Parts: sequence; structure tokens; C-alpha cells
Amino acid sequence: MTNVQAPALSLRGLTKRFGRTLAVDRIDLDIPAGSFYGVVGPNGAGKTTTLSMATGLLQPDAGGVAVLGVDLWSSPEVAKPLLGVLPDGLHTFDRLTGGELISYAGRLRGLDKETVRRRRDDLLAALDLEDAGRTLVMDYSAGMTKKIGLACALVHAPRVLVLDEPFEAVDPVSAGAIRGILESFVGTGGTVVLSSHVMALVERLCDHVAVVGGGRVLAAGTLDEVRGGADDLEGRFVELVGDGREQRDLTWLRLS
Ligand SMILES: Nc1ncnc2c1ncn2[C@@H]1O[C@H](COP(=O)(O)OP(=O)(O)OP(=O)(O)O)[C@@H](O)[C@H]1O
Repeated sequence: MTNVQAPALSLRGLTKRFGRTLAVDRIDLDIPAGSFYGVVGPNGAGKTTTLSMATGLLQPDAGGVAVLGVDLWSSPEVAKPLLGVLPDGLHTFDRLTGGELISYAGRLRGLDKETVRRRRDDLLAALDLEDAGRTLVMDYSAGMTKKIGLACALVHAPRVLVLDEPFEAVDPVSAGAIRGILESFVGTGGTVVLSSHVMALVERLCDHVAVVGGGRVLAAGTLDEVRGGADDLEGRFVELVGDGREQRDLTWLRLS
């Protein structure tokens, strides 16, 4: 049974090492139910590794995850149906058409044929993929692949959506459609967790944010708490993460 008081996602001591790289270092994070939560951090910070462990796609070396109070690793059959996941660099069955892929995702989740058909048509229309619904996914652009991945994550009407870079490669019109879907999902009691590099987008959409760097949480809380005195999230991000670039002038690139 889910616990209505519990955070949508609760991460405790999550740790993952790849050889000599400590990708995620004892991360603790509570994502409140009903929040629109952004996870930001520089390249290689550990965002994808954390979200993969948080959704059961990657086994942690240590630590635990609870989804709405349900332990993900000991009760996956209860916890996983609560989640809708859009993984980074989605590897999917790309010899299916978009419509078939959504139907497959829905049937895998145990939905009956009629429900799957109705939701597939709704999702293809909402994401402006009606024509593409009959095209093989292998022929999709990067943005279309993102959108079909999102449709597959939504088809079983999860309680918590975890989306790795959902707006990457998506055109502004489609991004607006996705924003609308996510806002109404949160507006009706769902929780969205997304990672992004686009601070302006996180500031516009999210009410909570975690800044991750070097496999650790550097700051987490409401947008205002994390921004602190900084003018915007980007300023605070650079302050927290640092600008470690070596100042080297590429003189050889100059045309004159
Ligand atoms: N399968 C893997 N094998 C080896 N190293 C990995 C693997 N996955 C991630 N890493 C390493 O773990 C660290 C964290 O990577 P991760 O992909 O989680 O970062 P990220 O914050 O999502 O980065 P980006 O913003 O660039 O997508 C990096 O140093 C990366 O090289």
C-alpha cells in the first residue's frame, strides 16, 4: 500500500561506482508528493545515474529508494507501476511504429486492449504524433523519439513521472505541448521529477530543485530556498558548482 503522507521519491544513501569513478556518493533526497522537481547539475554530475537508480533501472552499490513509501527494491511489483520513466538515450524497439510502441508499453503494464487503444490515440494527438504514429520509430528524429518515449511513460497513468532531459531536441511547439501535459499532471496530484541543463526552463516549470555536483546534492529545496540571495538559478548554479574552466585563449581559432 502507498502512504499518502510519504514523499513521492525518497532516496537514502544512494551510491554508485563505475570502476574508479564514484558517480553517485551517498545521495539523500526527498521529493515531495505533488511537486514539480528539477534536478540540475553540470555534465557528469551524476544526474542520470541517480535517476536510473531511483527508478529501478540500475542497481545501486548501496542505499535505498522508496516510491510513495513503498520500497523499490524489496517490493518492485508495487513500486514500479507507480512510476512513469523516460530514461536518457532511450533504447527502444525501434522496428515498431510509434503507435505500436505505445500499445506495447500499455499492454506490458497490464492495460486491456480497448484502454490501450484509447490512450494511444489520445497521446499521439496530444503530442502531435498522429501521422508519425504509423512510422517506424527507427525513422524518427531525436525530438520525436523523446515524445514517443514520454507517451510510453504516461500510458499507464503513473503517480510519479521521472524524466531525464525531456525537452532535449524537442521543438518549441512540442515543448509547449509537453509542458502543458506535465503541468496538468502536477495540477491533478501527480509528481514530476525532471533533469535539465536549461535553468530558465527549470525556473519556469519547477517549484523545487536539487543541484547535483560530483555525485552529491549541493543544495535542495524550494526554488526560492535554493536560489537564496542570487538573482536567478543560473547564478546560484555557477556559485555552487564553480566555473573550473581553465582560461585558455584559442588564439589559433582567430581569423584575424
Ligand atoms: N555505464 C557507465 N560506465 C562508466 N562510467 C559511467 C557510466 N555511467 C556514468 N558513468 C560516469 O559516471 C559519472 C556520472 O555520469 P552521469 O551520466 O550520471 O552524469 P550526468 O549528470 O547525467 O551528466 P550529463 O549532464 O552529461 O548527462 C560520469 O563521470 C560518467 O562518466
